[in-house]
Amino acid sequence: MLPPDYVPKSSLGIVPPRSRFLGSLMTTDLWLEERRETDGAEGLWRIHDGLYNFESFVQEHPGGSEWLGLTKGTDISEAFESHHISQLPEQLLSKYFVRKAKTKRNIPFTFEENGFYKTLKKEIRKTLKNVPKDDYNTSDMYSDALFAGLILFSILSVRYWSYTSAVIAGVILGLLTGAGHNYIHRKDSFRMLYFQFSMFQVRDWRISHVLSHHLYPNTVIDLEVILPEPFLQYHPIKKLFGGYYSVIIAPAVFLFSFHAGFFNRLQTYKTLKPIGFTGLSLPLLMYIFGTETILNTFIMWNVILLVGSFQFTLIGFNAAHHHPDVFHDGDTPRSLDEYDWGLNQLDAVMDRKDITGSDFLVLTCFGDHSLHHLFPTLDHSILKHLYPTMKEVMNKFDVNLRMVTQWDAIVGGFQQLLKVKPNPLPPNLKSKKYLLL
Ligand code: HEM
Repeated sequence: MLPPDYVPKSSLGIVPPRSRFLGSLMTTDLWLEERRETDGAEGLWRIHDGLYNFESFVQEHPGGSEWLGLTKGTDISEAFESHHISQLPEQLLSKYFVRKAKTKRNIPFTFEENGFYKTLKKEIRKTLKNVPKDDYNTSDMYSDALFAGLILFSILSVRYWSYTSAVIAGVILGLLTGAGHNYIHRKDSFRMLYFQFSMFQVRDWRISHVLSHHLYPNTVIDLEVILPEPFLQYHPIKKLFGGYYSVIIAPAVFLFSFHAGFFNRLQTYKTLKPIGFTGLSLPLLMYIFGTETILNTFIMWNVILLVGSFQFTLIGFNAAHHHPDVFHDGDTPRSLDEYDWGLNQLDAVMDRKDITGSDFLVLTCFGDHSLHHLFPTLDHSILKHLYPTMKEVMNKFDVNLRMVTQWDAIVGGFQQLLKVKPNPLPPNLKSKKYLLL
């Protein structure tokens, strides 16, 4: 929980959820509940300034029923725009239109027809027609291999009481969780369940990561910035002990984030479905095929979870978003009247040059992150084909993509934890300090 003086205010004019101060005690259910209060959707679904009733469409939605089921009563403009590349969803909208919204949107981002994002999307739509079909299988192949590796090394760890096997299984678990993230953004598939071996829940991540973080990165409503508070505070504001304690405890946060996710979930157990227990099949298999007692199996499973958590969270928190030159709410924004959503995404991200170029690292370590944010439903294995198109459109809009090394991203993440003064100037996407695309 954050004391009132330490709760960040939005330089974008976004009204935060009432319970923003709760930090790690905030839940995904509470976040959705409080979005319903700020979004002016009047119990329906809001897209820009229109209200729609998708009640009869929820079960037919080709991306699965969960997306519209979760978001009833909220503003889904950003989710709707970024989750569809074809024009079909837009053509369907008029069928469900009810009336105009009475209030202004709480979110300042725009999607003008000739703006950056819609122009880029039009071009990407054409580029996608030429993507080699075989590339679509690459992620599936890596993910399945990681899953097999996790099961194998987890069982070996209890069959031969081997910490080495447990550490290998843990590293694989961290990588598999990264790969599983590729699938939670898209329509339902069995591979999204790979994600649950971390004991995180797909449903929760679809809220905290897909519907919150991805659409509003680093703003006051980004749950991935809210949930680590007060342990890690990324906004540029007055911080408890100047933020120094965050730097010291960050490794512990990385180590325990899988466990923390599990305990946070216990607060909203009522929305937990049987599928939420997928992750428990790992200790069960370890017990059946191992030679250890229940207690020893439990201990070894926890070693695997801790290693996986450290690997996954260290990379996750230091992949792209936390660096003093990356936009965090509180910093001076590029614009308040006409802030294209796609440009906000570029302002709030940096990519890592040592990850880009490797299919495996891109899939498992949140690579090609800017493209992934802009088009989250595309498989990670095809993002590499989109760079030339993105570069062309970025040139037209006189912006670029900043690239750093993974090490610089980690150092930048720690510097951000100590940052108490907002940036007085908007992000410079063509800064010579960085390697540009
Ligand atoms: C919260 C809002 C929404 C989210 C997060 C969402 C998400 C998704 C996802 C993940 C897919 C599958 C994409 C893939 O894996 O290739 C999808 C497909 C689709 N969605 Fe949605 N959706 C939303 C709202 C809507 C609405 C309001 C409509 C129609 C009025 C709609 C119509 C479609 C259609 C037609 C497809 C099939 C693929 C296409 O033609 O683009 N969706 N959606």
